[in-house]
Amino acid sequence: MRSPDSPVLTIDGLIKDVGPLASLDGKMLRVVSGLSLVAERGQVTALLGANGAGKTTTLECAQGLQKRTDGKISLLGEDPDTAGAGLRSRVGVMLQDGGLPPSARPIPLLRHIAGMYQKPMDVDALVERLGINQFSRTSVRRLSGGQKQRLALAAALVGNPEILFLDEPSAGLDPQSRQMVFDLIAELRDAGMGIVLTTHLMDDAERLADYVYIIDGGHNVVEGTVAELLRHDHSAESAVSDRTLYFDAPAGLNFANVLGAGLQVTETRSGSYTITGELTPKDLAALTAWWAERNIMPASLRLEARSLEDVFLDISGRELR
Ligand SMILES: Nc1ncnc2c1ncn2[C@@H]1O[C@H](COP(=O)(O)OP(=O)(O)OP(=O)(O)O)[C@@H](O)[C@H]1O
Repeated sequence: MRSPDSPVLTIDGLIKDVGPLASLDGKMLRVVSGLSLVAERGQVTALLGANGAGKTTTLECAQGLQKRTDGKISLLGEDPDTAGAGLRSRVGVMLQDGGLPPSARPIPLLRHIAGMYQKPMDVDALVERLGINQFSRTSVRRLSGGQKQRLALAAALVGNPEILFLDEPSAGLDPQSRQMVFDLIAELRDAGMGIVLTTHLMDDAERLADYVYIIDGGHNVVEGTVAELLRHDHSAESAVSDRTLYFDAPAGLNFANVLGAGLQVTETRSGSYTITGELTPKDLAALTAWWAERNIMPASLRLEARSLEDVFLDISGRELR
């Protein structure tokens, strides 16, 4: 676990059992088993995991919404299970289902929430920033999924929290809204807010996160900055290259003796090739020289860096949960 400079949240060996469950003959089910993490002020910390990995349960324990079975949690220096209202006023939470009153209209709702805080954000600026004006006359129950999500973010932010929890922040957002929300998150982070988010979308983590915890089966699997995770080869069984080369060319080409040992060429379908392994500039030069000698001009050519999605699949396996 990284050493904290200015932590907003520290979780140490969190255990959460639920039940007793009839489906388990009245036994308890351990859904989080020894998870630890640190989230810093002025950073976006992402919990990345497949469906059912334990992300929401972990955050709900951190927020004091669920009581933990064991382990230590410090949220802004306090234990969320025993802290009073003073702590809640310093914490912003955007839940997956929004949790907003269905008959409320957006702007009066935000003004009402702002009234409960000592130093709220400027409601008009937040409304403008998140495009809430466009649906200000619509009640919560009639808002689209993306509109509800933007309002839920505004509601979580209006109290001007020191730490903001976001559960799947881009769920239901169209590309424009997603960009708007991401820009706002980056700005808040730069202004010193500690942001903790859960996502199963690698792209969100890659674009937003300063530090990532990949979790599976309720415990930590790997952690690091996005760059660190991309550099590291987590797969024990198969070699994973930093880059993959894709190209379309005449079918049935034989690349024997053209490329270095350790590279794998696969013709994924007739005339579509994939090269994986430790690709070097020399390999690229040899390949293009070989094409030039035979007057082969590929119909398409693409070199792709390893993505966080590849790392995640290497770690948590490719089968569905
Ligand atoms: N009260 C409960 N009773 C039974 N099972 C539970 C309960 N709470 C959580 N679980 C199970 O624990 C696991 C972790 O759930 P959790 O919601 O934390 O996962 P998640 O990582 O947030 O998943 P998702 O990405 O689908 O939201 C899941 O398999 C879930 O079904």
